[in-house]
Amino acid sequence: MREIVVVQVGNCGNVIGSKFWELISDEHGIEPDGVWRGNTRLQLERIEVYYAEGRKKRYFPRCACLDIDQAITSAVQSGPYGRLIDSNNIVTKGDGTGNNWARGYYTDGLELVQPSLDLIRRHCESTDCLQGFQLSQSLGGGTGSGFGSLILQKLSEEYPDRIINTYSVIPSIMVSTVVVEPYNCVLGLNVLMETASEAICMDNEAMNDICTKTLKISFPTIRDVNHLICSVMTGVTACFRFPGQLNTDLRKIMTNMVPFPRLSFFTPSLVPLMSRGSKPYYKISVPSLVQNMFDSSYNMCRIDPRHGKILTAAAVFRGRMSPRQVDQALLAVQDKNAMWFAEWVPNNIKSAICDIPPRGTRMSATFICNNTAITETLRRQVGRFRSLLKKKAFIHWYTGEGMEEKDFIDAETNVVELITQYVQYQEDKHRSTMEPAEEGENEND
Ligand SMILES: Nc1nc2c(ncn2[C@@H]2O[C@H](COP(=O)(O)OP(=O)(O)OP(=O)(O)O)[C@@H](O)[C@H]2O)c(=O)[nH]1
Ligand SMILES: CCOc1ccc(-c2cn(C)nc2-c2cc(OC)c(OC)c(OC)c2)cc1
Repeated sequence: MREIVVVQVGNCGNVIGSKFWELISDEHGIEPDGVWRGNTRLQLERIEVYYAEGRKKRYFPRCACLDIDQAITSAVQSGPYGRLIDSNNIVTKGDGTGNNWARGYYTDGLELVQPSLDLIRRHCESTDCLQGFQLSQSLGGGTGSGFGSLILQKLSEEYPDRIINTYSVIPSIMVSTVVVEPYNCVLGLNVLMETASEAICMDNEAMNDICTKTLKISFPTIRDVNHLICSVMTGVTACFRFPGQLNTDLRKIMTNMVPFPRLSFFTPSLVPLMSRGSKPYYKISVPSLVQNMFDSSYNMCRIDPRHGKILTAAAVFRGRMSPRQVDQALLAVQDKNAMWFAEWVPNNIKSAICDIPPRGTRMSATFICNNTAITETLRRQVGRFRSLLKKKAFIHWYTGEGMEEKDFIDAETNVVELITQYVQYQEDKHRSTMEPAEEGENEND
């Protein structure tokens, strides 16, 4: 069995985590009492990936709900599937970090880290063959980013050979009024690049735009945005939640999607886009799914994919469709738009089909891309970070909790280095000087 331990950190991490459990429980026929009352045994074939089986054939989420705010307990347990989240799976204390990464990583976080790791270890010890961890967090929050960074570091130290997959929400000045979030985000990115096997990044700015411009929601709420996030999470995980053509797991996606260390930041796209409870608003077909997968208006990060190059990508198609038609449509996009793809990575798109569609549509596609255009998102956060740092604005809240100004400068340097690495591979300048010049290429170039 290839179990995953889900770790939800902070308010956002737990809210989207709870919604994730709602959606996959519905897909797997697990009722709020933990009993399977589904309609096909396919729903149970890989149920152990996310659920631990209890007495009387009941299934419980294998999750650790962590927050430096005790309010999370009622938030997690008051949801439709809240009864399935045992209080022993919740570690919380205090009333939040006040948007302060340093309190999440140092002072308040240090009080919670050991009970959190003890809970996670209890889950790991009850697995048969642990494949790794799925962590959800906001990079703008003091807990999600600060305590999330501490947990990520501890997991990478204590389980060095396990995969760590994150769903990381990028803060937006359109969605949040908290001024210090660029600090929390860059400090969090600095740890993420060293600890996560793959980080699926979703930008509140992009998702808010999708809600208003594409879904025509006049005043989108955070629940509308979370619906998009959790639809991505259920789409990406479909390959290993249901049996299919790929006997797959998190390691397989990392091995094939991360060409170089640290270049592990993926941007997800989701087709069709549906608001909560709505039906897709256009005729669905494989060609339309593939065409829209590459359209920036379906991307959960505010980037223009055409400004970068796709290093690697994975597309999960759900529903009954012709594999041949999927392959043909993907090949057609690659043939027509070769400039969108890094030519030095052959076969850099992998697709898989999961027969079971998500609720509300007969077919869908979830597309995760390792696109160098992620630098647009990274640069935006670094720019906001620098604006604050050059004035040393609000730094005292962080230095008062044990940080030094050097920590900020180091984090910025590392994220800028990551941006530089992505740009090198985008511009194909990474070739070592030792590589032989191409035939006819001037050796003095
Ligand atoms: N998409 C989404 N973003 C959220 C949600 N809740 C908060 N955010 C965003 O996440 C950032 C704040 O993170 P939170 O998770 O609320 O805070 P926290 O991590 O619990 O940290 P503290 O409250 O500072 O201790 C802001 O950018 C919010 O806009 C949510 O449910 N969904
Ligand atoms: C350029 C990317 O190439 C890939 C990516 C993934 C895989 C792969 C191999 N196995 C056995 N499983 C996967 C795989 C593929 C997925 O989507 C197409 C996944 O969903 C996101 C996945 O999740 C774990 C694994 C091969 C080549």
